[in-house]
Amino acid sequence: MTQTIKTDICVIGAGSGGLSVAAGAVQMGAQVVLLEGGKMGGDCLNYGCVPSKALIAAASQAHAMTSGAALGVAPAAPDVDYAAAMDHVRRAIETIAPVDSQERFEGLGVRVIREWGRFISDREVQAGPYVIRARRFVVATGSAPLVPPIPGLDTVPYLTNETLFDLRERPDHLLIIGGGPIGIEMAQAHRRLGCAVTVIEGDKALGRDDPEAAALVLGKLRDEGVRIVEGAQAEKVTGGDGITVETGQGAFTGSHLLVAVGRKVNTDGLDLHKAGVKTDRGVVVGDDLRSSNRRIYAVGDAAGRQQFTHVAGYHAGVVVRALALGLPARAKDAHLPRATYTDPELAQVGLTEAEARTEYGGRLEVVRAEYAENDRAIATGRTTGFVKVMVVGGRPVGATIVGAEAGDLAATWSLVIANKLKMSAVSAMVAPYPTLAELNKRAAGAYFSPKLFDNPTVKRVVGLVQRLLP
Ligand SMILES: Cc1cc2nc3c(=O)[nH]c(=O)nc-3n(C[C@H](O)[C@H](O)[C@H](O)COP(=O)(O)OP(=O)(O)OC[C@H]3O[C@@H](n4cnc5c(N)ncnc54)[C@H](O)[C@@H]3O)c2cc1C
Ligand SMILES: NC(=O)c1ccc[n+]([C@@H]2O[C@H](COP(=O)([O-])OP(=O)(O)OC[C@H]3O[C@@H](n4cnc5c(N)ncnc54)[C@H](O)[C@@H]3O)[C@@H](O)[C@H]2O)c1
Repeated sequence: MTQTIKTDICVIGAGSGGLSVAAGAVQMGAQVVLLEGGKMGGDCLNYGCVPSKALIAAASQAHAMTSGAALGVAPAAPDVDYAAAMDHVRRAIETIAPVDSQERFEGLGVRVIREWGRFISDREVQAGPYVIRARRFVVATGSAPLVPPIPGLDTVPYLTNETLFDLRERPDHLLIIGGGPIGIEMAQAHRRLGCAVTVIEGDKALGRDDPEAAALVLGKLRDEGVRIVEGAQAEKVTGGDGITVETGQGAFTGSHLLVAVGRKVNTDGLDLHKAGVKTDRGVVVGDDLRSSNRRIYAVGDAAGRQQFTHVAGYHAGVVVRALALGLPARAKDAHLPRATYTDPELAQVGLTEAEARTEYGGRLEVVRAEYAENDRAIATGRTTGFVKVMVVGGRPVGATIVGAEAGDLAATWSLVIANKLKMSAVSAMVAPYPTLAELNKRAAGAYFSPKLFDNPTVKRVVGLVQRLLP
């Protein structure tokens, strides 16, 4: 029998975005119903960030054993137990899972319903035996791996990020279709765990990133033995003795195939049309994250913008402000970071150099700092990489960082851009010596050095002051 529940807010999807909305809104005093048809924690915890970073950690451990010669530590062939590495992945998920669990959210006062939801009117969602009538809805249904209609793909046992981490036996030769963040992170991890790896990329690998930074990452992968074939659109897949992917650049055969060609927003089955919600790549929303039905918001991957856990969390903050307090709130993009956790890491905040040049033309100034000149990088043998900052009128509009801990270094530039601070704020900071964080200060210094040291006026003033000083 159908049971009707009336509530202030109904959140559909308990991934990074939905959980943050539910936790924020309930703790501010709203009544919240949270629907989850699959696993609590969504993609990031179960099939995305957490398992991938855990596997990358196992892979770096293996790599460290082979790469210490320059530091005086003789290389030793790692004895990789792939199943044990996957056990580590599983434990990482299990350790974090209680934070995202039904019990924790019920403890906060959220009514959690483990059913798939779908709209039945502009104010009602059906979830199993329940009809939820809410004053506001938040679509936080995330995304799923896009499986392209490549002829023959459905005839072979291909993997996606939803099944890769269930493997127990190490693939002999992992073919990966797609050279985006998923493909490239998993390519390096699997190579380091002892697999042969071929990446088949239809266009340019890491094609959204700064080309100079991407080239450093791809060069390192190639040096480690990953085969990366660019301009090779997968056209046909055949099974038999292994799996073969045919492309315009030739055919590639491996033992396993990972499909990593992007994401498809989870809107099928939501019956959004019954609520008057428009969709394209995702739910169509404005900067206020409201859809064409003003009662319905979308956050995270479902909002069809950048697809990262921290973006989902950021969206949640914007929406909670609007839902709980009725205050106007807008999602901005300028300060959002992203990082790809390869070695070297590749991080971006705001605009790339090419994007900034298109937007600001001759007003753009680009400054850099090199890892090779940073004392901590030299001492630890991690000298590959650079920090590049795009500056307009004394304020950064973007930063590209490639090198060790690039993701962590990027956070400073997000802070600076979010608060519209000037380069002087970064040069005023004092980073502990010796840290990689000094690279950010060095880049800010590079902005001021020519203005200070190559400036005839400054030289004249200093000369005068020196004559006047007692
Ligand atoms: C391999 C991989 C690695 C990644 N690594 C990183 C990383 O290092 N850093 C980073 O920032 N991002 C990373 N991401 C991206 C990140 O996982 C996503 O951006 C993030 O999970 C999006 O959160 P979300 O809440 O929008 O959606 P999700 O986490 O996907 O959650 C959506 C939830 O909604 C549920 N749901 C869907 N439809 C319904 C329905 N009709 N009714 C009820 N429930 C429903 C789903 O079951 C799911 O649990 C990675 C992604 C992948 C695939
Ligand atoms: N570190 C992180 O934060 C992280 C890690 C992994 C994933 N993610 C998120 O997940 C999203 C999806 O990642 P992704 O790597 O699957 O997608 P992507 O869209 O970033 O990259 C997919 C790549 O596949 C290529 N491609 C598409 N069709 C092809 C074909 N038929 N043959 C050969 N190549 C083809 C595309 O040219 C593209 O380079 C990312 O954009 C990101 O938002 C984030």
